[in-house]
Amino acid sequence: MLCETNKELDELVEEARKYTKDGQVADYIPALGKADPYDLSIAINYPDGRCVSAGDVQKRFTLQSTSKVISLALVLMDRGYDEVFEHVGMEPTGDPFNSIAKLEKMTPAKPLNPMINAGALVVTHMIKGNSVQERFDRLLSFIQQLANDASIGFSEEIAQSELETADLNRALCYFLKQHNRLNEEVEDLLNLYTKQCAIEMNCLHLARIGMVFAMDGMDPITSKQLMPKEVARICKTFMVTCGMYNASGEFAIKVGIPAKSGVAGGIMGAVPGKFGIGIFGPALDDKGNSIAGMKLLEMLSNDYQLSMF
Ligand SMILES: NC(=O)CC[C@H](N)C(=O)O
Repeated sequence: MLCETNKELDELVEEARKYTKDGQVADYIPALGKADPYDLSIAINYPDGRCVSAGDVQKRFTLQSTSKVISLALVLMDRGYDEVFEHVGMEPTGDPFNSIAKLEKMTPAKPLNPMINAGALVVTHMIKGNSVQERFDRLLSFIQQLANDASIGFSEEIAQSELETADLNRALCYFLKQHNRLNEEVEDLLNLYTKQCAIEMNCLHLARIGMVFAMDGMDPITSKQLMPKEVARICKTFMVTCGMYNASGEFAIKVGIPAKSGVAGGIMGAVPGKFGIGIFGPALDDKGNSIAGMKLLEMLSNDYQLSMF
């Protein structure tokens, strides 16, 4: 995809890049620890096909939790609203993304929302298909359509690195299985989930996907409705209430756009009716959000009045 550079955006990126020194790359998934903490890039994709970008936009990164919005969209299309929300709730937790604390207090056990790991694991469990491979292929193909690039794949190295160290997610799965939320082998689900999280792209792709959410599921460039408007609406609502983990409230006040982050440093933003944003900045703050990416969005939102509130 061709993308214009823009002096104002370049300046904002250089300003925000200063904050990278206050963050750290995630290394609880060992392979993510290799990222360069000073990286910062952004792309903005408009519905008329225009794109502006700044930073090293060709750098690839894995989706990690950013994938949770997309798996939710697929599962809502696969199974419908009632079935999905029978198994996962709609409320923010105020806890870290991998916390088990509130899950234990719910009777019956039901993850509070699809953006925390417990909820995302239940959502990934619901992806339809006859095998892990078929379910993964369906998700990947959906992501390729959203990003309009059939060459998107996943990082075997990062998927494997997470699979080997995912004992907290393993614990969440066993807890959920004990409470009849999962009825497949935990290792199969983790295999699928870690591949999902390891789907790899650059911020141009992420901006394009954000644009589809911003345009209510329609890709105006290809004129394809890639998901029903209602599905896009639900996903954007979760992005506002739970998309930035336990910093979602502060983010809503300071930035005010639907967004979803991942621990590899990606942030996908969807400015309703206007454009999609893709950011990559692997140095994270203590809640697991891209520290410079958050700052960059805050500056953009202030300068261009992007808040929807
Ligand atoms: N917050 C994240 O991006 C977490 C995703 C990561 N794969 C995990 O489950 O730990």
